[in-house]
Amino acid sequence: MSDADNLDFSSATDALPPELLESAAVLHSALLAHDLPAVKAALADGAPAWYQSPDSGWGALHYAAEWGSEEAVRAVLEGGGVWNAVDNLGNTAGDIAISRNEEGTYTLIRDAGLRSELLLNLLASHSALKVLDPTPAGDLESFLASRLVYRQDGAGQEVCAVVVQDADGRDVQVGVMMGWERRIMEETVHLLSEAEPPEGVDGLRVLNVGFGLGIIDSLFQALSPTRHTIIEPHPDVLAHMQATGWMGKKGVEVRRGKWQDVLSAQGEQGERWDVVFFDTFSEDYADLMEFFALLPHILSGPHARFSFFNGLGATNALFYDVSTRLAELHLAQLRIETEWEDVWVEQDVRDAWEDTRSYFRVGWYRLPVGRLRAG
Ligand SMILES: C[S@@+](CC[C@H](N)C(=O)[O-])C[C@H]1O[C@@H](n2cnc3c(N)ncnc32)[C@H](O)[C@@H]1O
Repeated sequence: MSDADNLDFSSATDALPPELLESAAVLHSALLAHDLPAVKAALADGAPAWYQSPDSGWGALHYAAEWGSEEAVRAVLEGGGVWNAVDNLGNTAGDIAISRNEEGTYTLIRDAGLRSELLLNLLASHSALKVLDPTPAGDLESFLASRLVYRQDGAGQEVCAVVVQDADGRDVQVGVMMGWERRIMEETVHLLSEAEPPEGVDGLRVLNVGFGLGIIDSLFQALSPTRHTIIEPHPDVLAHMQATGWMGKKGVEVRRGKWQDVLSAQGEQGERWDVVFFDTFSEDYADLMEFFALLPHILSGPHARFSFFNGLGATNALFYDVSTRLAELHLAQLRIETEWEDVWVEQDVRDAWEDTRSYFRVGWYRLPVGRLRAG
């Protein structure tokens, strides 16, 4: 038995201000009485959703799970309920939901856990989704200051690459964009092409963030958009766009700069697009989340469609799963529903790398298509 096993928290509980204990009791009673308005009122009054009764160890989330009300569980979680608090018998609110066979309340609690765990990981920089890489492959400023190479590899694959140093100090090329992704881009455009502008607006308005090889932009052009905006900051990519005729293309508007700068310059009543695609380089999950937060302000409405290159964590099936699920949860918080389509890329990635570092090692690509929930 460790010292921690001998700790007695009752004195600490006794030391809590009596008003706090009283409001916790009001909250617990409202949950026991299955009185949702009273639960919400207690939480709004500042009742401590985290508080656990010393005799049972039950907190508000245990009571909400025992009740089996999804609304109550949601309210308690939003009010600060602790998803992983254990009672005096070692049970969490999630265990209670499972024992009652309540999938809805269980999922709410599990998802709160997933969000909080992964956020903690991100903040603590221990996450598999956090890029801790000071080279141009993991640091935007260093990427923007690096020279890029446009070339064809031995198998005739188009490559746009940046040179980075590996752990042994040797130069290695990392693909910024590679031809093997063409099938993914084709399927993405196919699914995004179901987007429609709002009533009264003629023609499709497309926003693509990150030009790379211009594969997706060429495919977007085939949809004959009335406005086709491309955001791109890298001088070598911009020079390549100039050389390949993109700067003067009718209806195409190239915004030079990082999306962080270009899009933050537009105010509340800013521009909207019917199709938005996001595929940058050297950015991590925190950047992606920051971009997600802009979506409600730049998508034109429920008939607009959004996708992003879903490649974070794709060197490992578990990380890829977690990253995909996490993105879905974060988008749902922004009232964006995501549908996923699997694109099999095993064959495409097997022979793709030659002398470049591989960045996609799972055999399937989970293609997201997001839409704003109506209302
Ligand atoms: C993977 S490539 C895009 C490939 C493109 N989807 C295609 O079909 O060819 C990534 C591009 O994003 C650009 N990029 C990187 N960081 C960016 C940022 N913060 N804002 C806008 N573009 C960025 C890079 O310079 C690069 O051109």
